[in-house]
Order: sequence, then C-alpha cells, then structure tokens
Amino acid sequence: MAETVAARLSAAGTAAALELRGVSRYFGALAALVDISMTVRPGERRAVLGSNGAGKTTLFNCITGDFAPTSGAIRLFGEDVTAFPPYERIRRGLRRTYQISLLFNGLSVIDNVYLACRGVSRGRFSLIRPRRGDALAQSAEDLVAAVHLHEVRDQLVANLAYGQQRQLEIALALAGAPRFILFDEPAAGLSPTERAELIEILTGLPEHIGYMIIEHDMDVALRVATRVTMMHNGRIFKEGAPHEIEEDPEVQALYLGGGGDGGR
Ligand SMILES: Nc1ncnc2c1ncn2[C@@H]1O[C@H](COP(=O)(O)OP(=O)(O)OP(=O)(O)O)[C@@H](O)[C@H]1O
Repeated sequence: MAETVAARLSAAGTAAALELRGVSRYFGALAALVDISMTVRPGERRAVLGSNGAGKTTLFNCITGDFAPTSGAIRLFGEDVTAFPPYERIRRGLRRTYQISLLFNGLSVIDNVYLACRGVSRGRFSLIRPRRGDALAQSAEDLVAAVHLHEVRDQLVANLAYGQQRQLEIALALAGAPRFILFDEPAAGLSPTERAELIEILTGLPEHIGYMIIEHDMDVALRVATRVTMMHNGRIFKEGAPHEIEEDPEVQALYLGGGGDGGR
C-alpha cells in the first residue's frame, strides 16, 4: 500500500524524499562509500542490505549529517542539505534510530516519549509540568500506542524486555512529525515473536512517513520494504523490488548463500 502512495506522490511531481548524487566517503585511503546515487520517493520504504563493511552505516551517517561526504550531494525533500548540520536535517523531518540504546532507563515509557516530543517542539526548555490532555502529552500517548507499548506505559525503561526497548526507540524517532526515518538494524537481538511485532509496527506506520532500514535479517527486510538496495564494498550492487532482490542469482550467491547468516 505504501508503494501506491509513493507512486502517487511521485506522479504528482512531489520532490523525492531523499536523493543522493555521486556520494563518496573516504576514511584516509579507505573508500567506505563510492559514487552512491539513489532516489527514494516520498512514502517509500527502502531496505539497505549488505555484509559487514559494505558501507551501510556510513551511508546513514552521511544522510544525517554526522559525517560529511568527501564528494557528492544529498537532497532532502528537494532541498540540498549536503552542508547542513544534523539539527537542520532533523528540523526538516529527518529522524534516526541507533544500534545502541539512547533511552533514559530511570524514567517511565511515557516520560521518555514525552521528553522526545518536547525536545523537537518549540518551547522545549520550559519547566512547566505537563498535564494530561495537552497536545504534546496526547502525542506521546498516541506514539506509545503506535509502538504497542500502552500496557507498559508507566513502567520504568530499565524493567522493559529488550524488544520493548527497541519499540520505544521507534516511538522516540516518531516524535515531532517526522517525514523520513533511518532505522539502524531495529531487529538485531530480537526474538521471533518480537520480530513479528516489529514488522507489524513498521508496516503500520502512517503511509506518508518514508523510511530506510538497515537490516541483516532478510525476512524482516523484505517484508517491511517496498524497495531494496543491496550494497557491497561501498557501492550499490543491486536495486529492485523485494521479490526481484530475493530471486536475483547474483544476490543469492553473494548474500543468501552465506549459510543462512544473512551474509555477516
Ligand atoms: N569512523 C571511521 N573511521 C575509519 N573507518 C571507518 C569509519 N567508519 C566506517 N569505517 C570503515 O568504512 C567501511 C564501511 O563501514 P560501515 O560501518 O559503513 O559498514 P556497514 O555496512 O555499516 O557494516 P556493519 O554491518 O558491520 O555495520 C568499513 O571498512 C569500516 O571499517
């Protein structure tokens, strides 16, 4: 369904959510990204696959502005953001989750989400205590529900199961009306049940929110993505619909043939 929305917005002439043109990133002599060009349409859900060292995290770091590309250009919703610092990209609706947890363990689920909503809103330094029913408090409640954590709303983060903590990280990324989210291996370390829940949460996000997801679990990646980019040695190796990638003999040889370990 997200594919339909993406196609409709694109046909209407809407600027791409994300556009990379000739992006390279070197660390000394090491080429982590080489001449990456890609276009992600509004509402599109893109999986980025590739073995260790393929360049996936460096790609995310260039998109967020954590690393400057050595060369090339990055556009967000039609605007050239190549020289923008990360906070300017966040202001334009870009969000990211990390492999490491950035949660406040000593606070409840709802307080973590409320603080995230507060952090991306105007007046974020106000010390006025929130009341239930104010707009931000309501947004926090909605986000907790969107990631299926309403039953543990008042629990301390430290007491949550690992999978629930990952779900909470998704809620934080959803704070403040994001338009495009980068998910960095959200399924890592999850049980099969938790993975199924994650798939439900990601596929249930509002259709106008596009995302890019780094995922080693092929099953998760192919189910939550409408399009897949396969990277290898800092370059784009293949791009296509999930079924095209799954059936591609070269992808199978490089990735799926790795003994069921997702090419790691
Ligand atoms: N800050 C850095 N300094 C030096 N080299 C780096 C840095 N970050 C990444 N690299 C190198 O760039 C290459 C690409 O790394 P990157 O982390 O982007 O790959 P990846 O596809 O995300 O791998 P993984 O699946 O292990 O996270 C690797 O050779 C890595 O060692």
